[in-house]
Amino acid sequence: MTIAKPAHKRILLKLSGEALMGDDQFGINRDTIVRMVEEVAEVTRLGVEVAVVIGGGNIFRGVAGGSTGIDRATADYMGMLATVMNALALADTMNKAGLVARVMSAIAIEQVVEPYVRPKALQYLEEGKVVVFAAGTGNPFFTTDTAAALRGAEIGAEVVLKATKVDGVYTADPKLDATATRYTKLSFDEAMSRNLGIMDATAFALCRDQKLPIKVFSIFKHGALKRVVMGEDEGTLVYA
Ligand SMILES: Nc1ncnc2c1ncn2[C@@H]1O[C@H](COP(=O)(O)OP(=O)(O)O)[C@@H](O)[C@H]1O
Ligand SMILES: O=c1ccn([C@@H]2O[C@H](COP(=O)(O)OP(=O)(O)O)[C@@H](O)[C@H]2O)c(=O)[nH]1
Repeated sequence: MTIAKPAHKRILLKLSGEALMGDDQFGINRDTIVRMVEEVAEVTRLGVEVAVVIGGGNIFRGVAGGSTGIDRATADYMGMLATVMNALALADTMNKAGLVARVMSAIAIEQVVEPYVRPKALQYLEEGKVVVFAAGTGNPFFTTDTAAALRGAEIGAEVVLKATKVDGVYTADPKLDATATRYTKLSFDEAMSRNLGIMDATAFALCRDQKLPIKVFSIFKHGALKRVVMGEDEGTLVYA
C-alpha cells in the first residue's frame, strides 16, 4: 500500500480576522481559534511547511465605520496593529497545542514580536516551525490578502490558501443566488473576465504575475485544509 503524500511542501495560509470571531460580534472566540489551530496542526504533522498571514478585521479595519474621522493611513496602522494582536493569540494557541510558532511583524515593535526578516522566516520554516506573519505588508492602503500574496511569493510557497466563509469560488455570490455552482478550478484570466472577486485587485495581480496559484476554501469545514493540502477536490483552484 502506498501512503498518499501531500500535494504541497510549503504553503501560505491566509486566515481572515473575521474567521477568528466564530459566532461572536468581534474579537477572538476561544473555541474557534483552538479548532483552527487543530486544522493547521494536522497539516504540519504531514510534514508540510506552514506560514500564516492573519487579518485583523475582527478587531479593526482601516475602512470600517469605527475609523470614521480618522485619517486613512492612521486607521490602517491601527488595522495592522490589530493583526499583531491576532498573530499573538494564534501563535500562543499553536504553542499550547504542541506546535512551535513564531510571529514576525512587518512593522517594528521589537519588545512584542520579532521583525520580519526573510532568511529567518525561511530558516524557521525549514525547521518545521509555523511562521505567523503579522502587520500585513507594513504599509497603509494595502490588505492582508496582499500581504499573503507578497509573503507567499517571497518564501516560495507553492500555493496561497485563502480561507474564507464559503467553500470556494462560485459562478455567482452563493449568498444571493441559490443556483450558483462551485468551480473546481479556473484560470486567473477566467476569474478576471467573469469579474469574480477572489482577492482584492492588488493581491490578485501579484499572484497572477508571479504565477502563484490561489486555493479558496472554507476554514469552517472540518478537515478541508488537510484535503486541500492532500490535493483532493476541495475548494477552488485559481491557476496561471
Ligand atoms: N463568486 C463568488 N464565489 C464565492 N463567494 C462569493 C462570490 N461572490 C461573492 N462572494 C461572497 O464572498 C464572501 C466570502 O469572502 P469572505 O470570507 O468574506 O472573504 P474575506 O476573508 O476576504 O473577508 C462570501 O460572503 C460570499 O457570499
Ligand atoms: O498591508 C496591510 C494590511 C492590513 N492593513 C490594515 O489592517 C486592516 C486589517 O486587515 P484586513 O482587512 O486585510 O483583515 P481581514 O479582512 O483579513 O480580517 C485593514 O483594514 C487595513 O486597515 C494595512 O493597512 N496594510
